[in-house]
Amino acid sequence: MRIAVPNKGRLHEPTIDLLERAGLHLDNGAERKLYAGTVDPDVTVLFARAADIPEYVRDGAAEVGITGLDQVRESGHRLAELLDLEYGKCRLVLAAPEDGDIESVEDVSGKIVATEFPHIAQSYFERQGIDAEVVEVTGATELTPHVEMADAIIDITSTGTTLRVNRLAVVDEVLSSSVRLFARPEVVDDPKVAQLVMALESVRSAEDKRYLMMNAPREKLDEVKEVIPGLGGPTVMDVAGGDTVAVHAVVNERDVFEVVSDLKNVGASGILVTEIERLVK
Ligand SMILES: Nc1ncnc2c1ncn2[C@@H]1O[C@H](COP(=O)(O)OP(=O)(O)OP(=O)(O)O)[C@@H](O)[C@H]1O
Ligand SMILES: O=P(O)(O)OC[C@H]1O[C@H](OP(=O)(O)OP(=O)(O)O)[C@H](O)[C@@H]1O
Repeated sequence: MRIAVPNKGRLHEPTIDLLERAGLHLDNGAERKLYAGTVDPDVTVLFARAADIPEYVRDGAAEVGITGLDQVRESGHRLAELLDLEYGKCRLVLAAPEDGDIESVEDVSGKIVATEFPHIAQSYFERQGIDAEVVEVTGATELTPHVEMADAIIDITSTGTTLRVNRLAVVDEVLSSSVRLFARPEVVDDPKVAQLVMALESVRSAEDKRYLMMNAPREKLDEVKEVIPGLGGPTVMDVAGGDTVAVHAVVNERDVFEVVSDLKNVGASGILVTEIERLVK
């Protein structure tokens, strides 16, 4: 199986990191290469531009690809989405000068819209029944309304800083995007693809969880169990020859702060909190 991943840009590192955490260690790192082997002799990683990955997968150069939903939509290729990996989150928005007269999509009728995503823009305007002229640019889209190249833009926003410094306001959201695992429809039932989905999912599942270990007096066990909103209840083990038990549980990261002090209050001691690498449900 070949996995196409971004070769540079903001998606490169988090994607390599995710594969590594899933146990798919790359041979000799990911630096400056077109492809790399992994610990699994049947899995190769191909490095490609984020925008080219849908094409690689569609053409069969790779069975699966990891890239932004915006890129897949822009490619127009019908790929199967297997997992939302929930990073590279951004919105594709219609934006126009703050002090201009474009306040709704309807106001763009008969106007020029610059974008790096001409296919998405075109189908958005078709859906809305708006007759706008879409002009493709390859970067610095936010500049175009200021040099009278365009009246509005469709571009990526995340924190909103770029739009703000260019005095542009969001008129409408066109697409909400994040990084996803995509596959050619014909390979979705391939066991190797299923193995990859499970491995990546297990990393995602573990990210917001923590493993808790503690000792507790046996007579306090019910109170301890009440405090822990664990996944299917805690594991309880006898500590040799005493009235103490060892309790292990998986809890949501956001609950740890409160749970630890509640456990202490009901008599638990030696409480350890650790990260979990992978959680296969
Ligand atoms: N500001 C942002 N915040 C979050 N995600 C973003 C942001 N900008 C882009 N992305 C996501 O990252 C993807 C790749 O963008 P990035 O800017 O890293 O690559 P690129 O510059 O398009 O790559 P290349 O130079 O190869 O063309 C986008 O398609 C989008 O899904
Ligand atoms: O809302 P913000 O957090 O400001 O992010 C939005 C900006 O991020 C991306 O550009 P990037 O920084 O990747 O530059 P590039 O498109 O020139 O590569 C995108 O094209 C926007 O310009």
